Amino acid sequence: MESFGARLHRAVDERGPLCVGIDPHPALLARWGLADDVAGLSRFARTVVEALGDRVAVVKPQSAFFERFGSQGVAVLESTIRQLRDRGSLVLLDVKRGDIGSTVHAYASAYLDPSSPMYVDAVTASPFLGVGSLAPMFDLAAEHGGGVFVLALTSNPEGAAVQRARTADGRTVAQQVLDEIAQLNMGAEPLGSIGAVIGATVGETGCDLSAVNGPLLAPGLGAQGATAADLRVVFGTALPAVLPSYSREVLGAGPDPEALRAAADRAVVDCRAALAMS
Ligand SMILES: O=c1ccn([C@@H]2O[C@H](COP(=O)(O)O)[C@@H](O)[C@H]2O)c(=O)[nH]1
Repeated sequence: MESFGARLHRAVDERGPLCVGIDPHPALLARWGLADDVAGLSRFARTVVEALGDRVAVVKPQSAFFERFGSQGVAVLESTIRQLRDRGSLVLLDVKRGDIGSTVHAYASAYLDPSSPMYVDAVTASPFLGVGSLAPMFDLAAEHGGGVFVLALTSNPEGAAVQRARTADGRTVAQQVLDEIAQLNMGAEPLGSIGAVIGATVGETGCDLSAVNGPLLAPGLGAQGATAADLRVVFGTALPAVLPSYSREVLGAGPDPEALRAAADRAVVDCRAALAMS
């Protein structure tokens, strides 16, 4: 089984360094002329899949925007995941799960077991209960070629109070998370399968990213104010591992599929230029 890190490395080589989120905000549904209901959600997601599923390396459905419609919304999410997989983009489900280990085991089964209806290539996870509590996700990901992106320094301004706080040994919480990820990825080639989430908005991280050896997902571009040029300040010499992520900035170009493709292509050009600066 090829690892997620290897599959992601190839996808980025072939399609460019870009993750596009599917975040069907009510305001975006309205802007696209769609109703804020399950039919509107379904049309929105299908349009993004058809425009970008065979074009961008990674597509990241934001589970919350599907869950808000209950079981019917989750059914749309399941179908969106299947359609994306058929079109060849890697699917990163942004669901930020985390709990005690025995419950994380169930989350792992839900998203990283190929027999699950919600099976995806990778998920986002929260380390607030300790990175070690996510071990069932790491194990199942390793078994089936999946990936896990662990929150480290999030793009929202509130995150810093927790994530930049110092632990007993003087490291920041974020650095401790990154060090634990580095342990999990040690020796992996060309890239480990356990990623970190570091917002493009955070400025200088104060962290040593050199040993992570996994993908660094960078949300916060576009709607949250960061630009591709900011990636250099945030990631420094770790730029080659960065996977820039845009949602509203690209989605706002819809519903015309050509306009969505053009927006994604522009983002790839900007990000390639920014990442080449390393
Ligand atoms: O630190 C984080 C972690 C996750 N996100 C998610 O990414 C998208 C961002 O959407 P934009 O429209 O590009 O702002 C969204 O789904 C967030 O939940 C993040 O922003 N920051």
